[in-house]
Amino acid sequence: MKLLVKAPAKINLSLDVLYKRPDGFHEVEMIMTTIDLADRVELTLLERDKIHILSHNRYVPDDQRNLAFQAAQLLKDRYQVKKGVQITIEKTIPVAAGLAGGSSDAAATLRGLNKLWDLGLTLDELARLGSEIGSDVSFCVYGGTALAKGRGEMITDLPAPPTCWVILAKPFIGVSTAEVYRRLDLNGMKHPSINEMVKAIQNTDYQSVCENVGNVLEDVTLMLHPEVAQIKEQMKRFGADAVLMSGSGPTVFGIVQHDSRMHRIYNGLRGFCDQVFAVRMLGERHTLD
Ligand SMILES: C[C@@](CO)(OP(=O)(O)O)[C@H](O)COP(=O)(O)OP(=O)(O)OC[C@H]1O[C@@H](n2ccc(N)nc2=O)[C@H](O)[C@@H]1O
Ligand SMILES: Nc1ncnc2c1ncn2[C@@H]1O[C@H](COP(=O)(O)OP(=O)(O)O)[C@@H](O)[C@H]1O
Repeated sequence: MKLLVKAPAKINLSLDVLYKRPDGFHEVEMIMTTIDLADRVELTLLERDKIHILSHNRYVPDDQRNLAFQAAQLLKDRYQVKKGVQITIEKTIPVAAGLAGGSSDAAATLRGLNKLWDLGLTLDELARLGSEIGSDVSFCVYGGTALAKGRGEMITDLPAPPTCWVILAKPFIGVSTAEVYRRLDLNGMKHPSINEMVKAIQNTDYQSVCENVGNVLEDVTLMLHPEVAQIKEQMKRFGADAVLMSGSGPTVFGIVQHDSRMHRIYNGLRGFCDQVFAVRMLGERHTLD
């Protein structure tokens, strides 16, 4: 038996850090949305009690370091599953890019194995399990658009943002999320207004969404990798209505509504950047069908 599960990337339309917690993690408030740029996760039932990872991307680990492996292991341990699975990951989402590719592969594995191993868990139960794997996995279990609090695992659903194009540009560098949080200076940072972004989305107010994008991690990554600032400049110059780095970076995204402007930015950035994509935001949450 085989199952194909789509694992979409996320972007952070807004990312604020409130304080560092005693457990070492940072208390965050983020507006996240899934986009139509996805890995394909194929799950094949094995009668042998074994988890096997297959990926042709050299940056993706094929052992217990893979977040999809960890998702399968967690379900096996928690629900005493004696069957196994082969997990084949066809990567499209750039790795270590601030787009939660690994987290989304783990979330897709949770959703898929719930079905393949006939576990009967709800999305809420899968999201709770996901938080044990990584801070972004809970959001990726649900997908859609959400406000995320805590260390990222406390999720409140939001409506879909106004229809627009998202152009993504990923320079040829990888960023360590842990390092970016470690270097963050909590004093004197400019906080984006999460409430204004929530209102903008609820009112389907495109202009206000563009005015309220913000990410407190941006300054850290821009300091480590000045080329990210250059990409931001290019995107603005080619006419994006809003430009922001996603998560801990280094991927930069620009937002536009008109097709012609999307083509201008996409073509303009292609000569300049390692990987460029133009995609839509995905309005809908995942369902357990
Ligand atoms: C920055 C964000 C924004 O969505 O995404 P990415 O850029 O990684 O995609 C997330 O907060 C990343 O989430 P995720 O990548 O799942 O992080 P985890 O694996 O849980 O943690 C990696 C490391 O980041 C730091 N960390 C993460 C989350 C958080 N709220 N506070 C932290 O300080 C910790 O040092 C932790 O050891
Ligand atoms: N399924 C996976 N896909 C990609 N990377 C993975 C996966 N599982 C584990 N990793 C590891 O997680 C790290 C961060 O990957 P990723 O989720 O793509 O980035 P980000 O946290 O920036 O969104 C990678 O460097 C990689 O070693």
